[in-house]
Amino acid sequence: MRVGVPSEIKVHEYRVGLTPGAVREYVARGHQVVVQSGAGAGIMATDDAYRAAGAEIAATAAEIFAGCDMIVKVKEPQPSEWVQLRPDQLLFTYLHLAPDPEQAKGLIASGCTAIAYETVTDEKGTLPLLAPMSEVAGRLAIEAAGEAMRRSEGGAGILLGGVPGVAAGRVCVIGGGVVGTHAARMAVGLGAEVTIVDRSIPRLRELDELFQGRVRTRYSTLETIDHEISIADAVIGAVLIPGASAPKLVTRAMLKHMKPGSVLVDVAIDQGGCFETSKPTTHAEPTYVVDGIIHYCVANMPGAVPQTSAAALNNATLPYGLALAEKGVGALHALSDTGRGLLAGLNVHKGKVTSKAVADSLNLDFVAPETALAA
Ligand SMILES: NC(=O)C1=CN([C@@H]2O[C@H](COP(=O)(O)OP(=O)(O)OC[C@H]3O[C@@H](n4cnc5c(N)ncnc54)[C@H](O)[C@@H]3O)[C@@H](O)[C@H]2O)C=CC1
Ligand SMILES: CC(=O)C(=O)O
Ligand SMILES: [Mg+2]
Repeated sequence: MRVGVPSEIKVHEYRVGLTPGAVREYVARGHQVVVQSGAGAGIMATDDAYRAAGAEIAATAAEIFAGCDMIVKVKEPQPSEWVQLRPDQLLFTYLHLAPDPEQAKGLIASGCTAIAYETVTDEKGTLPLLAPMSEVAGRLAIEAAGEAMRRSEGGAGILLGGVPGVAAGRVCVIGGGVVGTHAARMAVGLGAEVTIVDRSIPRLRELDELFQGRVRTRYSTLETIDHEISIADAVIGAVLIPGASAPKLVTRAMLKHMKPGSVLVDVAIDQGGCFETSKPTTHAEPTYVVDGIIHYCVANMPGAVPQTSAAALNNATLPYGLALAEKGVGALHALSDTGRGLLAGLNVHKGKVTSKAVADSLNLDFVAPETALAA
């Protein structure tokens, strides 16, 4: 298969769909890989490094979209990209379609087969292609909170870890999955007081075991969230209902109960955000203030540390990408090693929405992936 890797064009997105190491694996299996000139600059990988791995270099994204059977990216296609997608072309990337009706329309109109990293599922039911970026974003969330809490940044001027004789900052993490766990680890490491709120009691039990008394755990109710955010200096939004729009767990009215200058970091913003007052921001201007509360809502947080993120992402995507390159849509066969997981990742195929959560969120017709593929 001819596999194309255009440069990422989202604001301050420095990751790349395939690292030179991943290209080498594709080429070793007989595939051709075409990389846009400069696509690796964000991870310090030169065109020559890609050539050494066996890639061809194309001057423009247009050549890649026109000439490749599969496009491998990181972020959801931007409008200038989705108009270049074609029927029978595979798109393998993050999509986050639930809060993005325009992109959904674009993908439906293109006729392409779009597989979303964030809904690919493994045999345990977890999300192997979201997890590595959730690990990164969870860890970054505490760095972002710490920075926004500085007085010079408009925050309340509290050091997360405190010092001997002075109370540490309080961090409330809503959603104790991958993002939440990694945020909690960082916050605990800095010496903050940490509470994790989740609606899964089994998950709260696991977190209690994992942190050995270093975090408080609370069951997620309106009352709990209202109380915990009122005593927190930083709140991390880290909930997920796979594929669907995030539930709004903190309303604007609830902000009045928070301490002035405290910080909300809405990591779930890529699924629409879990705070009513969240709107997507970029690394260029990551924060804004509503009712005295600082909001950080960057939708591509891992893009800020692309060497770490692109390596972690490629480790996870490689077996799935190789299966797609070898078998095309045939790789979505439920009985193959990667097939069932990829089937869960199929969001749009030949103009049909094949993810139930996406279809429900956007009020579009849902067609089961097996049915869409058989048509
Ligand atoms: N902004 C960014 O750059 C990035 C955003 N993300 C996003 O972060 C979010 C979280 O991802 P993961 O941690 O991987 O998901 P996950 O599935 O590992 O964890 C989600 C957790 O939320 C909990 N939850 C669901 N509804 C809840 C509720 N009402 N109250 C409390 N807890 C609730 C679940 O029980 C689960 O433990 C996703 O939207 C993901 O796309 C991930 C990576 C980067
Ligand atoms: C998961 C995601 O949205 C990101 O890594 O940017
Ligand atoms: Mg995102």
